[in-house]
Amino acid sequence: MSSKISPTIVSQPRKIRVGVLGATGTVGQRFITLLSEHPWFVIEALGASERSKGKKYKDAVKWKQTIPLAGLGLGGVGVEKLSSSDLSDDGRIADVVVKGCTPQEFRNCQIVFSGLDADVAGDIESAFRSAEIPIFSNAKNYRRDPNVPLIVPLVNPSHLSIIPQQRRLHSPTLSKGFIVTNANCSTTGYVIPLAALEKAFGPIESVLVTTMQAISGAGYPGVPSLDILGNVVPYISGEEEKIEWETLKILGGITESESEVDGDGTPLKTFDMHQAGGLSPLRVSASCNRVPVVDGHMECVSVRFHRRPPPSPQQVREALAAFTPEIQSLGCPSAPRKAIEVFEEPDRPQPRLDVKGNHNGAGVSVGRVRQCQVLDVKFVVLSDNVSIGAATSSIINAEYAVLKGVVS
Ligand SMILES: NC(=O)C1=CN([C@@H]2O[C@H](COP(=O)(O)OP(=O)(O)OC[C@H]3O[C@@H](n4cnc5c(N)ncnc54)[C@H](OP(=O)(O)O)[C@@H]3O)[C@@H](O)[C@H]2O)C=CC1
Ligand SMILES: N[C@@H](CC(=O)OP(=O)(O)O)C(=O)O
Repeated sequence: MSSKISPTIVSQPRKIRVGVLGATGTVGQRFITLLSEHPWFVIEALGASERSKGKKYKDAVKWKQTIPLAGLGLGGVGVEKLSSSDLSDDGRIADVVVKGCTPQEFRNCQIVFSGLDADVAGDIESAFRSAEIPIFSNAKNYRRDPNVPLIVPLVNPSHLSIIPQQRRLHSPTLSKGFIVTNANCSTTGYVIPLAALEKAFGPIESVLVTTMQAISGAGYPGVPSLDILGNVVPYISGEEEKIEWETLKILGGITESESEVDGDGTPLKTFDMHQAGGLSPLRVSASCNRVPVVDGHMECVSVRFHRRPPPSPQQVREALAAFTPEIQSLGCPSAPRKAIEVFEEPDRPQPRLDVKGNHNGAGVSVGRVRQCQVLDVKFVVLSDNVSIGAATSSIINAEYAVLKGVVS
């Protein structure tokens, strides 16, 4: 049986206090720009390393966003203040004093987003979960944990249903804390059209993907200019392996059973994540390259379907353009208006022209859909690695969790 999470829909979300860990980094800065105009979420606390702790945000950060930092507020622009003493939402992010990354310093947050370096994310995020603070993380540390959902919001938000089991296994007394992760940025970009194709045409048998990844994917200051200017680096450590296994978890499902009982003998629902493809698993081969582009991961994708005969390129184009994920119908405020923008021009999408085109990087762009002489069809997909590939995904995941009553 495939599982669904609680049918609870919160119709009128109130102001929700949020924090950002790793707020000074590449992903952290994108969180700040998105949250500063968020209708429900209000920034309550920012955290980073000892280097930044105690400084005003404007003094700790090397601001690299195109929007000036000075004008950014704390968010919560769509709901009324709860009371006059509520949250300093007339404040400016620039003046917020950066904290250390301890649960104590974020105790007033109902949700915490993490853009932490993976070297430190593991212990910090676990401590927040134990302290009953829900974490929506970009780091890779917990993606493989079978009880931690790995969510691309346009594809598998229903995997949130594993959260009660995650809490139970982490600590029998845990009632609010949990960890949700998003995927690697390259996985995120190409798994969205794959999900659209599976929805329209059934299971995919095999995929070849070759990435051209932007420098911003490596954080700040990232790849040395002498390595990347006028060059292509045909290796990104760990990236190909991540794309190959993350795809299977994201496109896989969750099986629900009642095989255990609690102390009172009441049956407990248990969940088991299974990989895409079941007995004949989806086969994925990835080749990853770093290219001299600032923002936007481009990926060339070839697909073979189980279904014979396979769909035509025109049917594929139509299915991609028609793809409507649940986050859109549910009304997540940061959901893109169009999940997949399909280009007809033979030379689009391009990172410089199109990376922000689809709803400020919240959706992806696909072009060059055509027949593949080896597999069935091939196309190119462009995604904003720092938006839908990172911060935007976390924020939509949190919006979905709020609307489903998973976060209160
Ligand atoms: N960039 C991208 O496109 C994507 C990144 N990710 C993942 O998101 C995470 C953040 O990436 P990115 O923003 O690029 O990285 P950056 O290197 O740009 O930023 C890292 C952040 O972590 C903080 N930090 C470092 N060490 C510590 C510490 N000991 N304690 C507390 N905070 C610390 C830094 O604070 P300070 O400034 O004080 O040093 C900074 O805020 C990583 O796990 C990355 O793998 C995921 C998908 C895409
Ligand atoms: N490795 C990706 C970004 C990243 O940080 O990925 P992950 O979160 O899977 O470690 C890139 O360089 O473009």
